[in-house]
Amino acid sequence: MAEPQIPLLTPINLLTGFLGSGKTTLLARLLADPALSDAAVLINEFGEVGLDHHLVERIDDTMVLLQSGCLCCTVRGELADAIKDLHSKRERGLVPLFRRIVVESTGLADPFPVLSTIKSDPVLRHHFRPGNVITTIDAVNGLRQLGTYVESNRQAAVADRLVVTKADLALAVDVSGLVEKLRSINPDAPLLTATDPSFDLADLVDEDLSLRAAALQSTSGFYCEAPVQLATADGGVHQSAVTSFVMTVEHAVDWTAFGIWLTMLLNRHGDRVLRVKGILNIAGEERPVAIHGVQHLVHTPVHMERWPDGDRRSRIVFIVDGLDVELLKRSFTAFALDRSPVEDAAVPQRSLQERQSS
Ligand SMILES: Nc1nc2c(ncn2[C@@H]2O[C@H](COP(=O)(O)OP(=O)(O)OP(=O)(O)O)[C@@H](O)[C@H]2O)c(=O)[nH]1
Repeated sequence: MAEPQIPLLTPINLLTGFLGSGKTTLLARLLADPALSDAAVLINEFGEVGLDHHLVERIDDTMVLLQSGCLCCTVRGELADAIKDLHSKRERGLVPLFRRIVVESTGLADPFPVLSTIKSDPVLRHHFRPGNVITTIDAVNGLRQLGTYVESNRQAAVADRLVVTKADLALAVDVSGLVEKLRSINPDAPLLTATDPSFDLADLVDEDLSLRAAALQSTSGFYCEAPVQLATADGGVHQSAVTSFVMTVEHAVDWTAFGIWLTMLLNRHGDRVLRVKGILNIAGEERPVAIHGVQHLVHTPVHMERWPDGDRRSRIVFIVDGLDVELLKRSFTAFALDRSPVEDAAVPQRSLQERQSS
């Protein structure tokens, strides 16, 4: 069999989309596809503690977590350095051979500066080329996010592939409304539905955009070769009231109490809780449980295969818009979510599934 070749110019695909819209889920699907798994992945998260690289559950040297901060503002240099480092390691055979790169941006990233970083660095230009910008849009929350957050609009506008997620959780009429809005922002990018049985992952990545860019420029004039005009200021400021924090719990968490607390929080303040996600050490459970909430929507918790490392503490990341963080922390403590010590994990209890269904 022929030796796998390194492409002359390795495509860098950007996976973007608003908070909780399904980027990591799509990335995990991509990496599970044997035809696409030869990708190096760079993940950037908005928050003090990165969890996505754990949630993808792949660990090797081609999975790079970029420092906390946002790709479009504070860690652009780090992105370029990380890609160069991967390139150099690939040349020396120090990492598995990868034939494409996928960069997962934070849900608040403005994609223009990221694209500009890739295009303007002379070393990167020599070995890499832009692949696709893939933008996920959540069918439950997307329409409202497009109406409220400029980042969400830019992510949709610059997409080469628009991927509507969570159509399975939304009413058909809401999906149609979202599609109509997306078409008004970005009329010609192929629009795919993640839950559609005919959804073809191979169609998402690697297209040579020089062809597409030329076509777009001549037709719509929108494709932005001077993204700096639209860039967010380097200070890393997005919406002024959007803030992120992490709560770490030293002891095993009582699932029922946590569930009640989270449901009440999102019922009451879902408009302002843009994202909550975490890895929980649940009393009575061996394996960690990943939880996800996006505004008023709580997703089904998922048992992870194993703890990603020796750290067994629960870590919950919140991204909120205009919510009193101290109040939120106090209410968390008031629910006494961290009272049962880790040793309780050995005490037989009803399984999480049993507790969820009761
Ligand atoms: N039912 C359903 N759930 C989905 C779909 N796509 C994603 N989810 C769920 O949505 C939640 C958030 O998904 P993620 O993939 O973590 O979203 P993300 O965009 O990576 O989130 P951030 O990186 O925090 O912005 C998880 O619970 C996923 O399982 C979908 O098409 N259908």
